[in-house]
Amino acid sequence: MSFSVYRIYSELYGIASVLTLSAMVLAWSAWLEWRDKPSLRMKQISLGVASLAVCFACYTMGYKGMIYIFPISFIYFMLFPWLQALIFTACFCVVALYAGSFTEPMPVWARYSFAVFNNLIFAALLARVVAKQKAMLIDVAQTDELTGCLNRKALIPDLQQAIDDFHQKDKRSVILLIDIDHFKSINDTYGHLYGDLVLQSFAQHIKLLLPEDTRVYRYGGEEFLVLLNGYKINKAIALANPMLQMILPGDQRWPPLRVTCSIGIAAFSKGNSLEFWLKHADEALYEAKSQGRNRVKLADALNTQLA
Ligand SMILES: Nc1nc2c(ncn2[C@@H]2O[C@H](COP(=O)(O)OP(=O)(O)OP(=O)(O)O)[C@@H](O)[C@H]2O)c(=O)[nH]1
Repeated sequence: MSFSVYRIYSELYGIASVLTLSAMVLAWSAWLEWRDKPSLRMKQISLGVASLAVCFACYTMGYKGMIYIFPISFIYFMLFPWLQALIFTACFCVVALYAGSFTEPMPVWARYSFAVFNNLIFAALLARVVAKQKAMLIDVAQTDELTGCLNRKALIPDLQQAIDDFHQKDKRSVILLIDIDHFKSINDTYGHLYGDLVLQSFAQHIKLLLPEDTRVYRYGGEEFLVLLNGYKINKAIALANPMLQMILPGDQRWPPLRVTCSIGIAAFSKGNSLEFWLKHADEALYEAKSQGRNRVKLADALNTQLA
């Protein structure tokens, strides 16, 4: 905006209005990003307008226009994943520099081109490091330290995605809510450390029985949740049954132990909500516990019909 004001002051009204327009579109796009409502279309429009404005500025003002290539390049890296941003920015830089070549003498143009591509490499490297660190932070924030399963932070968006897939693509999903039986007495008898070992082994036991890409969450203390995307109830039951029992081999420190669990199963169905989906699975688990534990229970009559 400050450059637009400066151009108005310099009586370059054409450039000033193009810059003002692009600054406004960029500001709107940044606002959406800030509010966590990023819209791909909006990003494309805003950067498209801004890039065209800069190309026009390069064409009419030479190096004075080429200066704008730098901030726009950084905005590309802010708004898009680093590889996409690199491709977009490289294309944009080539066009803008080509536009500038009409106005600027060769030595000045070459110096600016060199600076622009240096800037591009630097921005790409920086964006890549940031993207890697962000992925690492997300991983740490969404993983349960003890069992290596995902935690609740990861669960809610995944369930929401499964619900969206149900509505948009008619893709059905099922959750298994799994609770280790009498875990308190394991803790009380053998100690907390052994309890931890049981939790770790049990998480491994579940994962080994599931297809590799299945997402397993630690839902609470000794409760686990499995999200089966694109599954029907009968297949979910077949996967759940072998989970009911695990034999933990002993070693010098601990005795061998038979660990059992109870499982509540609920499929997402029409008219349901995230809260009710979880509640249905919880009710089924409660029923499994109250009927004597070490069994699989379905959430309700509707789920049984779906089997
Ligand atoms: N070792 C260990 N224990 C935990 C952890 N988180 C929760 N717990 C324990 O898990 C136990 C859960 O006990 P309850 O909710 O009474 O359940 P339960 O004994 O398994 O009984 P049922 O579920 O009814 O079969 C409590 O004693 C908690 O202290 C943990 O991370 N490590």
